[in-house]
Parts: sequence; structure tokens; C-alpha cells
Amino acid sequence: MNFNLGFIGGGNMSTAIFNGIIKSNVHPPSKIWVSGPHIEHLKYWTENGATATIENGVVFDNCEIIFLGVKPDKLDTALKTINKTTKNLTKKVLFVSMLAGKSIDTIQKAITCYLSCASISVVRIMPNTPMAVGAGICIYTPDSTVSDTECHIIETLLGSSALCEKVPENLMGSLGALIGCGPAFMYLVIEALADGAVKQGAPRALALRHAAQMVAGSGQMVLKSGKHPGLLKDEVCSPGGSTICGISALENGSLRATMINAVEAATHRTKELGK
Ligand SMILES: NC(=O)C1=CN([C@@H]2O[C@H](COP(=O)(O)OP(=O)(O)OC[C@H]3O[C@@H](n4cnc5c(N)ncnc54)[C@H](OP(=O)(O)O)[C@@H]3O)[C@@H](O)[C@H]2O)C=CC1
Ligand SMILES: O=C(O)[C@@H]1CCC=N1
Repeated sequence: MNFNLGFIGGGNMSTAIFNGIIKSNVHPPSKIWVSGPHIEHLKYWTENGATATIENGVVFDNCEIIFLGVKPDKLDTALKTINKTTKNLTKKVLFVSMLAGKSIDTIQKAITCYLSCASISVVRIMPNTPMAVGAGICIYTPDSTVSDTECHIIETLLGSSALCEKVPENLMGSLGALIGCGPAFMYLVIEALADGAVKQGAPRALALRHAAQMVAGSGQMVLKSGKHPGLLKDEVCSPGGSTICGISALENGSLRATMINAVEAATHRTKELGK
């Protein structure tokens, strides 16, 4: 694709998206720019062919599509520093914001406050870190100025490493918490399941690998079989068998209520971060 792609903030999530993009060859690293306050933190990017700078304005000047990858509380600072270092305040830019909780309206107002671009469009996304290995999910909401062609470009960039779906903005909180925070919840589950096998005598490395593959495979079964997870669960539980004993232990530990509470807590916190 014949445009330069920028990242303002090259931390965990931006790096995962960068990895997804370069591993799938959907955009050449020579046309990717990244900025952040510590150049030494951007070594991975330059080692993989991107251009790194400490000036946000340089990314702004050189790129047509720019991912905002700073923490939500750094939005104003990042935009202020674009303003200070750009040579071309009035250019057309498509911003892609991954900032948890920050609405399109908030992002647009902040951009308008610090930058007098001739044309600004905003796409809000909620990605997740498994995009780094091509197994992510990313939802997005474009503002009303984003064209179908631009949506297609965004879907091509993100869809190379994620299931990429357009959603109405009012679902960004709940689905965003599930998608964005969920991997951390699942890492806990995988670690705990492996601990269970280790407790019964299994070697740690085998237990972890098998737990991860089992969780990945279970997700694939839900996606590919088209069956409800309750039915898939029943297919594993023989009457009087071992699995139903494990299920009973999980219910005693309120696993389902705990998972629901986790997504609820993350959704509430995401809303707070947006204020
Ligand atoms: N991590 C995740 O799983 C997900 C994160 N997100 C969102 O992604 C965003 C980034 O999160 P995450 O990657 O985890 O955080 P990180 O802390 O890993 O990355 C933030 C990056 O921003 C850089 N930075 C700080 N200040 C500025 C500035 N003024 N200008 C430019 N860059 C700056 C930091 O540089 P330095 O390190 O040099 O200080 C750092 O590399 C957040 O808004 C978060 O809500 C969304 C979905 C999932
Ligand atoms: O917790 C965080 O800061 C980010 C937001 C979404 C997922 N992780």
C-alpha cells in the first residue's frame, strides 16, 4: 500500500500491531514510522526496518495514517508535542486511536484543540496483543468522515493479524473489555490450569504448553463447530465421569460469576479512563 503508516507510542500494543503487519507482509516496514520519548525503547522497530524518532511531529509530517498508541492519560501530551514539532499543521491525517475508553468525540476535540489539520478523521479501535502472533481480534468504529476505502485499508492492515470487525461505538466498552483485557484473564486461566497439572505431578513446561494448546483448541471448537459452548461442554462430560467432577469444583469456586465480574470491572474502569 502506497502510504506511510505511523505509530505515536511504540509500546506493547503498538508493537503487537506492528508485528502483525510485518509478519503478514501487508505493509512494508520501510514505510512505517514510530515515535516515543525514549529512542532506546524503539530498537525492536528499527531492527525490523521501521524508522524511529523521538519527535511525534516527524511521524505526523511523514504519515497519512497514524495509530495513537499512548496510554489514555498521555493523549494531550502526545498531541501537544506533535504541535510543537510538526512542519505541516494543516495536512490530512487519518488517526487510528487504540486508547481504552476515549470516545471518538473526545479524540476529535483533543486533536482540534492542538492541531489545525485541514482534514482529520478518526477511527477508534480496540485491539489485543495476540495480534503479535496473527491470532488477535480487533473491533473498530469509524467516524462519519471515514470513507469506505479508508475502512477497507484499516481492515486490511488489522485483518492481517486479527479478526477485524466494525461495531457501533456504544459496544466499545463491553466488547473492548472482553477483547482488550481478556488475554490477561486467559493467561491467568492457562497458568492456573497448568498449576493444577503440576500439583498432580506433571512437569511445568509440558503442563503450560498443553494448557495453552487446550485453551486455543477449545476456542477453535466454539468458532468452527458452530455449537453452543454449553453443548460442547456436555459432550465432554460423561455421566459420573471425571470432567463433571471438575465442573462441579469450578462451580463451587463461582468461576462463571467471577468471569462475568472481571469483564464488568474492566468495562467500568475503561469508562473511567475515558473521562
Ligand atoms: N496492552 C494492551 O493489551 C492493550 C492496550 N490498549 C491501549 O493501547 C495504548 C497503549 O497501551 P500499551 O501499549 O499497553 O502501553 P505501553 O506503556 O506499553 O506503551 C505506551 C507507549 O507510549 C509511549 N509514550 C509515552 N508518552 C508519549 C508521548 N508523549 N508521545 C509518544 N509516545 C509516548 C511510551 O514510550 P516509553 O516507553 O519510551 O515511555 C510507550 O512506548 C493504551 O491507550 C491502551 O489503552 C488497547 C488494547 C489492548
Ligand atoms: O489495561 C489496559 O491498560 C489495556 C486497555 C485494554 C487492555 N489493556
